[in-house]
Amino acid sequence: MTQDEMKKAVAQAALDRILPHLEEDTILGIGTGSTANLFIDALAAHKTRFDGAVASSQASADRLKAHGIPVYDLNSVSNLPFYIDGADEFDPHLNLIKGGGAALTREKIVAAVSKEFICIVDQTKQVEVLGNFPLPVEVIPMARSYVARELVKLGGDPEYREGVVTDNGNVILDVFNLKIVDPKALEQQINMLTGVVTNGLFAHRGANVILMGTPQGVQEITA
Ligand SMILES: O=C[C@H](O)[C@H](O)[C@H](O)COP(=O)(O)O
Repeated sequence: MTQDEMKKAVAQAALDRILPHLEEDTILGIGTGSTANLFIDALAAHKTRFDGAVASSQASADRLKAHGIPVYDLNSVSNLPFYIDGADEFDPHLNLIKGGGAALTREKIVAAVSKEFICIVDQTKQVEVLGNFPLPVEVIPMARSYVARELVKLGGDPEYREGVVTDNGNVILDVFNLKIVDPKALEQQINMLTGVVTNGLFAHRGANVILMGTPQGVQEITA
């Protein structure tokens, strides 16, 4: 089974999980990336069964709208029963690294508002300890060099993601070689650096459930 087939299977599993809970006024939180895209495509066939979505990126908003699914501003929505999104890595405690697609800040905001975060991944994202995937940090452009020096003091090797501007007009530093022994502590420590908007550790608000695609089928993982 290819990685793409595993992603399709978890997208379908997430859809099957939420379909019985959809009401005509339901608004869904929708993430960003190749797995979230497959979820959006599968969701489109059921667009008459719910109200619309809040998207964690312009790219996802565009894709939802192309399918005819109404997209709401988060400021006009107070109740999101589900947030469905992928991840770059997850550990056994359902802590995540996200932001490979530079959407981490909006993803963290939509996840914060949502009741249940259903994370959809293929088995290549599973690790014992987070940190093989470089940790994305969204930074206000003028603070880039300062924040990079501070990240070196924390033991990481930050690299500027050339040519990438986030939906919020900021830049991304990818931090290599971090030893993430305490994801919650590191998430907080990096977010304390002046000029950091947020970092891609989802530990204070991790996933509620992981649906992981494997060649043998979709596994459900809870903490
Ligand atoms: O910024 C991007 C997001 O955090 C994605 O959810 C993450 O990179 C996983 O993307 P994909 O499903 O393409 O592996």
